[in-house]
Amino acid sequence: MTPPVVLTIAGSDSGGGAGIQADLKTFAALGAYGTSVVTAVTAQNTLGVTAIHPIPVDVVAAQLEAVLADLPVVAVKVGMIGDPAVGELIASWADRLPNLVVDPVLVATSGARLAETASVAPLLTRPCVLTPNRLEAAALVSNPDLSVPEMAEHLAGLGARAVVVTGSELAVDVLRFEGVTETLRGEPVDTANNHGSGCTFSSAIAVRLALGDPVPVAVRAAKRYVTDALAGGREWRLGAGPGPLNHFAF
Ligand SMILES: Nc1ncnc2c1ncn2[C@@H]1O[C@H](COP(=O)(O)OP(=O)(O)OP(=O)(O)O)[C@@H](O)[C@H]1O
Ligand SMILES: Cc1ncc(COP(=O)(O)O)c(N)n1
Repeated sequence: MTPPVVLTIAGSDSGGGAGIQADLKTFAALGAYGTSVVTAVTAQNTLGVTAIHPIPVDVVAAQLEAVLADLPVVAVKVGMIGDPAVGELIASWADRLPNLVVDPVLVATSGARLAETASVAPLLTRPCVLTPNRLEAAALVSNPDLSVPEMAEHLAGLGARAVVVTGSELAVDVLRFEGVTETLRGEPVDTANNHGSGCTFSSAIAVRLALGDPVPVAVRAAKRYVTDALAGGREWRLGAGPGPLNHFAF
């Protein structure tokens, strides 16, 4: 059977743990055909990021046009956006990007700054599933004093289809959907190998939406998938820093 086509618009992680590489592995593991628009090339490994090269906005636009002109994309995940002009570009295409999931990547787990809030801002008012972690949510609402449920509610009020703030505590996320706030408690995995967990989570949501799940079902399925991938990579020794997940563990 022909698989559903899912698109990632994100940065490349040369170490293979996060970004485009994590997204494509997630798509493949969950049964989707992956396509990709590269927004930035990062020189990165498990220890950190040593260089970032944003792709010029016209080259990002050309990739997007090439994919959408030919392939029947049914869901789109957006990750690192290295340039505010690319954020504007994606926002201007948002009406043609079905089942849009936006992971507003700002800072890598290693601490490196990957993008500015200004790059993500144009997408916050679009009908997407927004998946910031707690720190990204605080940066986007510019009010660190709000509780996680308050941040989720605030962000949802800007126009998102749903908001999932991840990591309110270990393995605990907060979902805001159709005016209701829910706490999603996962199974905590004791692991140092968590590089790319956010990318994997948002990509898994996109695949599940592509397969026809309603948002809350897609989010729960993605959470289970990330838990399995974290658990499956617990014993891996890949790199001297926080290692990647095992996307094919289940
Ligand atoms: N050790 C863990 N055990 C179980 N679940 C986890 C663990 N760490 C993260 N998760 C889950 O993984 C998913 C991704 O969230 P996380 O907060 O790790 O993203 P992030 O990497 O900080 O996000 P981003 O890529 O946007 O920077 C969430 O569902 C979170 O609860
Ligand atoms: C290209 C790219 N995109 C996203 C992330 C975030 O992933 P993480 O928060 O796990 O470091 C990253 N490190 N690199």
